[in-house]
Amino acid sequence: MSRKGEEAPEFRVDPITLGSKDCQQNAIVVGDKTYVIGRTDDDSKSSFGIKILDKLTQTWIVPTVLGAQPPSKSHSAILINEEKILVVEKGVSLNDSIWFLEIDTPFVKQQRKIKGLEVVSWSKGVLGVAQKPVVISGPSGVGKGTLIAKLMKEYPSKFGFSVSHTTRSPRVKEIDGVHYHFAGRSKMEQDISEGEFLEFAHVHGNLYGTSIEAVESVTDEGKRCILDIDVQGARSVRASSLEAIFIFVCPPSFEELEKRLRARGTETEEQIQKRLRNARAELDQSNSPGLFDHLLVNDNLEACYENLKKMLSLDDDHKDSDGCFIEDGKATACYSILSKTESEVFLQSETGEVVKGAASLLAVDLSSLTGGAPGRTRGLKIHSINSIDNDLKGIR
Ligand SMILES: Nc1ncnc2c1ncn2[C@@H]1O[C@H](COP(=O)(O)OP(=O)(O)OP(=O)(O)O)[C@@H](O)[C@H]1O
Ligand SMILES: Nc1nc2c(ncn2[C@@H]2O[C@H](COP(=O)(O)O)[C@@H](O)[C@H]2O)c(=O)[nH]1
Repeated sequence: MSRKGEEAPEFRVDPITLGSKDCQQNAIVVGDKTYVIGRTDDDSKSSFGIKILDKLTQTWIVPTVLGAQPPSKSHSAILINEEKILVVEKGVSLNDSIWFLEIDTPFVKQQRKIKGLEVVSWSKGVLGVAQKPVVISGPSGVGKGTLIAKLMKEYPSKFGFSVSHTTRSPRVKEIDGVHYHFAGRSKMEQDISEGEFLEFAHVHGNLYGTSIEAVESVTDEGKRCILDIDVQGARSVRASSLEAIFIFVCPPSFEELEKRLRARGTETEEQIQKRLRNARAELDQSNSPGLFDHLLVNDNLEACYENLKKMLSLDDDHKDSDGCFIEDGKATACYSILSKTESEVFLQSETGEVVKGAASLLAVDLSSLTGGAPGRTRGLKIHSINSIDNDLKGIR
């Protein structure tokens, strides 16, 4: 491993220690702003305090902080890029030690716009690689639910369904928490405004949305997440940090779509008319540049299902060829940030606190990170580096 000749990255980290040693703060300079990240011990409750100094106006801003925060022990921090700051917690397991403070990711930009306030968001680094979620869209009645049900039946341990929230009334046989989370509009709107949703849309006169939890709970089970959402929702997910595969299901003809919708018998005539009107608009958008990766015609159900399976098995982006990374990070770790290159951040164990057998120097691979839903950064790979002297020579 040679890091000689790599350009020095452009960042500055000014660790400041204020007051007691329990009140450590890091100042990270990003353009005209300085982010001060630190533990505060207000009211005997320890938490992560974040303040932003706007150097142009010389004013302090206290941002709205979204997401579950790190355990608030001692930490070190470094700017990864203009979107994220890496924060490494000490004295917790490696699994719980890697965090990202999102300062200008698409999710943060979106939340800033919705709230009209300065926003930052915590995202936990998750070791290991998850397969990309699959977003399935298409007009009402085309057969999305039927195809997804077949997939879940054939591969119950491989796929998990993202259970959406909706304000529409349950149909006969629909179970709350299984088919949808049936929600009141005001509660759902409040949860959306608090940043709990990956996407939401007004569809056929009701509010529908995918909570971050709906996607992450499936991924946390080690399953590939399937989302059944409309085209507006697909567009929002495309713009989010979640990397997914996007499939649009088309009917063989408009007449056949109408026939299926009527035969299902779950909507009133007025609702059918509304869904058919919206179907035309959705079909028009199926060719939007860069939106869908695959178009799937659902004519014969069995043939369509076989094609869907082919599409999914083609995605082998996430097969790990490199087995040389730490997957099991349960032991207590005490690492601080040592240095950074374009593609890696180096962590050094703190003398005297390293657990027996643990590596003295670790490399966090920045190139393997994949966007999880907001709140998680997946694809974290951490290599241990045994030959400290040789490696330090290369990175200093
Ligand atoms: N290839 C097919 N040929 C004939 N009928 C089909 C086919 N695929 C699905 N159907 C039927 O069409 C109806 C609508 O299917 P489904 O409920 O899966 O649609 P959907 O796209 O999930 O609709 P929505 O978006 O409204 O939830 C169902 O009665 C289903 O059994
Ligand atoms: N944007 C979102 N669209 C969703 C979500 N869950 C479902 N849907 C879409 O709504 C229509 C109608 O569904 P129905 O169950 O009332 O027939 C359909 O196109 C779904 O794909 C969601 O979370 N977000």
